[in-house]
Amino acid sequence: MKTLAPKTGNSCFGCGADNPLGLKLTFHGDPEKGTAWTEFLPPHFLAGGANMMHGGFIALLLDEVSSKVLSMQGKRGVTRNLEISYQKPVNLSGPVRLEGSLIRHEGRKHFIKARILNPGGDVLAESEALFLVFNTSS
Ligand SMILES: CCCCCCCCCCCCCCCC(=O)SCCNC(=O)CCNC(=O)[C@H](O)C(C)(C)COP(=O)(O)OP(=O)(O)OC[C@H]1O[C@@H](n2cnc3c(N)ncnc32)[C@H](O)[C@@H]1OP(=O)(O)O
Repeated sequence: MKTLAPKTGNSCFGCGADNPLGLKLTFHGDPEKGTAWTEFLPPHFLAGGANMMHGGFIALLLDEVSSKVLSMQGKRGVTRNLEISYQKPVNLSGPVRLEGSLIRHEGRKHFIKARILNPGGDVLAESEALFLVFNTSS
């Protein structure tokens, strides 16, 4: 098990320590299994309407936890493709859990699935992403 905490000098909106507007998320995961996860209480500025999270921020969170699957393994890459299924509203009055896992990789192409769950375990949104990794030789 590995933990990635926000670092000084990183201004990433999701996980950096140096973005004043950022979420400063800490992630946990298993590099050997290719997994990453975190839990947090979404701030209300992620709202779209009513008490629901904006769909663009849902995409951001799925992208973020997907990228952390790679970070856990010491890999650096960027999102080439992100396909999202919005299944239920992400309510802003309670905590959410983000989970990501590696499906497979073919050289630099890494296919990663991710999801957002509520405390009851309901899947609120799911994604499948293609990341292109820059520092892998396999
Ligand atoms: C040098 C150091 C750099 C370090 C860098 C680190 C930066 C660490 C930032 C981290 C940040 C993290 C935060 C969260 C993750 C973001 O949010 S990253 C930000 C959002 N993403 C971006 O801005 C990426 C923008 N896109 C690009 O720069 C370029 O498209 C890429 C990703 C570098 C790829 O360009 P390319 O090398 O020309 O590759 P391309 O031909 O487009 O496609 C690659 C392959 O995918 C395949 N493909 C495309 N779509 C699909 C699909 N839907 N299904 C299957 N295959 C597909 C293609 O067929 C192709 O296959 P091959 O021909 O290689 O076999």
